[in-house]
Amino acid sequence: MANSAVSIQGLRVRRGDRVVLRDVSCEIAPGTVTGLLGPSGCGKTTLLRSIVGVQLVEAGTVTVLGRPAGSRELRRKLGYATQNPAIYPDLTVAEALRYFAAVLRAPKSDVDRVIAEVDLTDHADALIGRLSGGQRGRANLAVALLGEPELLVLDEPTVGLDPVLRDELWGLFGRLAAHGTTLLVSSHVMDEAARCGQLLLMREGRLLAHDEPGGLLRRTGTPDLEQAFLRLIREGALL
Ligand SMILES: Nc1ncnc2c1ncn2[C@@H]1O[C@H](COP(=O)(O)OP(=O)(O)OP(=O)(O)O)[C@@H](O)[C@H]1O
Repeated sequence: MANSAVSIQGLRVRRGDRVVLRDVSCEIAPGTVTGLLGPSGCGKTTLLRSIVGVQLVEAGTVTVLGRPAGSRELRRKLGYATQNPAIYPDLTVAEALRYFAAVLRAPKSDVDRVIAEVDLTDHADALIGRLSGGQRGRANLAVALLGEPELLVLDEPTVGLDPVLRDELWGLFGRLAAHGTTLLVSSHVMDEAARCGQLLLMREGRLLAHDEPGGLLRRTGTPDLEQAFLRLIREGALL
């Protein structure tokens, strides 16, 4: 698809002596929130790393915003929040964000905006090393929001958050998509799937389905997405 935000063809990735992605192909439309769901170890992080351009791939192509994944031009167009927050514990939230804003050449005004978006305004002057796990995760997410990237790749951004904060973050993802940002969000919590416009269901390195939540329920004749996923597994579905 010429206007896909992400286009993947025949992707195969080996990590160590294991093939962890096998013949993965998909197109992600711009301005959507796509949930990448599947059990622990199925290859979600590896797929996200391939899109961000930090994963060595054995075969296939990954095109992001019309460029090969990992291209220099994509650096400021793509925001990536890894599962393990990689930000400095001895800086405050505001100091870390000012630092990353300078590195990314994002406007200074972005710092307050992204801190507010992840609901950390009251903790802006707290040291990152003293934040709770959920607060650290949100500080990490704030870094990915700097510079208003066109594509946001978020690896399990809601892990460890209480239901209210999870709900607020999904609200934020929806608002960003409504303004044209493309979001790819991994999760292994099925109850988050219903918040996504599109779902990519993954198992053992393969994609089983790519559909809207409603479409998956209709196709499988199941009342909820967890059961839809199980039905697809039982039927041996493959994209
Ligand atoms: N550095 C590595 N070297 C070798 N194998 C790895 C490496 N990192 C991950 N793997 C393996 O690749 C497979 C996919 O891992 P990946 O992290 O992509 O899964 P995931 O779906 O994101 O899991 P989780 O939901 O637990 O984060 C797993 O079997 C894992 O053990």
